[in-house]
Amino acid sequence: MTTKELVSQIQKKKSFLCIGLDVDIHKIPQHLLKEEDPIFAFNKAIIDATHHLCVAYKPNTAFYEAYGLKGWKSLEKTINYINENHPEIFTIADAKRGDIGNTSTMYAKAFLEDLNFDSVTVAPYMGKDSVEPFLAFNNKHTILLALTSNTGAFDFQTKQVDGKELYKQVLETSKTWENSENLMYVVGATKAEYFTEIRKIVPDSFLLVPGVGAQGGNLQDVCKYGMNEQVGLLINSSRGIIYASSQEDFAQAAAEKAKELQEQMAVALG
Ligand SMILES: O=c1ccn([C@@H]2O[C@H](COP(=O)(O)O)[C@@H](O)[C@H]2O)c(=O)[nH]1
Repeated sequence: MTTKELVSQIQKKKSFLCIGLDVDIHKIPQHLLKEEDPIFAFNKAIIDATHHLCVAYKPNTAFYEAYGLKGWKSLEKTINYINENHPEIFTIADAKRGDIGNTSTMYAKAFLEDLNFDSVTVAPYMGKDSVEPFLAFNNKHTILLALTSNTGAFDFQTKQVDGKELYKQVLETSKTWENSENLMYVVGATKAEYFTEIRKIVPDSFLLVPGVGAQGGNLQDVCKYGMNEQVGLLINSSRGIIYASSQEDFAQAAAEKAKELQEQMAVALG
């Protein structure tokens, strides 16, 4: 998907909501456990109830890999269901990959070609040759971890390297890589006070912003300091939406939570 198509979907739906499909079998409603594929059944119900309120879905692959082959099949069914029924929706494989070049090429093929996600999250730590294989895919996006939402972000990401915080080095250096127009960045909603500085370095890039909801990030602050002319934000909430109810009404309850966020986004869009 092109950035232009993503922006047009945001304007049409008055939403820049990304729903995280982080499915824990112990948290889904009991009645789904009798289904042949409970994880896919859960996702399908959530997608059917929320697709008009969000512009992106982000399965975190850990929640599928944890169940082995069965989990990978649930992930494949989920991405195929979205691509077949809602091709306008931006899809993110939150896999946080990155390795030496030839291995990164294989990761990129797995998520961007075989599973056909629009984007994949990548760790910047191994540098240029570990990220460029992902960037080589046309109309696909590499979402680089810049400043993450967890407290451990302060262990390295905000430390000074050559007189500048490491996350700033990541943003600046990555802009020099081949096909850097295919980059987006992860910035945690819990770090709203950093958005002004981040926008000075990457004024036009899309930022994937996890941490609203269960992690306590503030949507209004992120919009105030992080929004650019093209909106430039995809705000993710996973547990706060998909586990709104553990009863038979779970999909309806998820839609209500998603609607609350979408309505706040519509106000921010003006
Ligand atoms: O900095 C980061 C990067 C990724 N995540 C992921 O986003 C979701 C957040 O889930 P919630 O339930 O809304 O807290 C999850 O998949 C994380 O692994 C992040 O939180 N922070």
